[in-house]
Amino acid sequence: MAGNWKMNLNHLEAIAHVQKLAFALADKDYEAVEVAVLPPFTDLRSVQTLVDGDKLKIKYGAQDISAHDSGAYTGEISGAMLAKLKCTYVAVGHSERRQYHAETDEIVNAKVKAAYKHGLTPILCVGEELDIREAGNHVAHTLSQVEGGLKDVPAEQAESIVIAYEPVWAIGTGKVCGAGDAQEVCQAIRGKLAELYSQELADQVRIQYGGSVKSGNVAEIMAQPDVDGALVGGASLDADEFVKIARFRDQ
Ligand SMILES: O=C[C@H](O)COP(=O)(O)O
Repeated sequence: MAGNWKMNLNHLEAIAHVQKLAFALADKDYEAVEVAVLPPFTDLRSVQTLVDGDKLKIKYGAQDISAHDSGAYTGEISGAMLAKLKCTYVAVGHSERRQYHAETDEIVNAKVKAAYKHGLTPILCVGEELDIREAGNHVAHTLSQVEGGLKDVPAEQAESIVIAYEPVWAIGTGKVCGAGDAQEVCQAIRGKLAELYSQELADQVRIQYGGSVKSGNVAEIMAQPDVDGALVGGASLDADEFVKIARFRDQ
């Protein structure tokens, strides 16, 4: 269960938030579900210090990565910098990056490779806009983003990727993709991984669903055979709610 905070919570709020999560999750059930947070870049050092100092099992990562290693790229953050902060994950190709920062599949692919180069696990975000779904092209569109993001990525790297299926029309809108609809696309993503690599690799890759996930709908989504986790936006900003989502099995 990963919480993408997007552009919310400063570094002080981040500390309080992660402390609350860690306290609420620190019991025997905690290890049953891997919990990760993706704070803004400016929070990462504070989160790292807290996680290291208190030996928390919460994982963390960034919301984006530069395709470049270093140099004159004002405002960018490199994979080496994220690795130095001991990030585990980095989201790549989130629809908000594709929409507001014109990230193409080529750029997303370069970022996936940059993540692997620096030992980070990419969470490759894919998913269709509303008009594409209404035209019935959601599966083909999403699979082409999977293929584009993984172009020339070898199996020994791709086996650790996390893929987040996030239909754009369900992000932050309260419109949840039906569990069956989410399953349809997640199953197709697994099929595409089997085609690109092998069934064995496809079976071990974690596929998340994202888009208005809340404590009230997570159990139904997680019951789908090809949904292995969730990438949670808005609801991850409320620590109590995010804990309920991570504890979906208790429902
Ligand atoms: O990365 C998370 C997704 O964009 C979902 O956001 P949301 O839970 O606010 O709809």
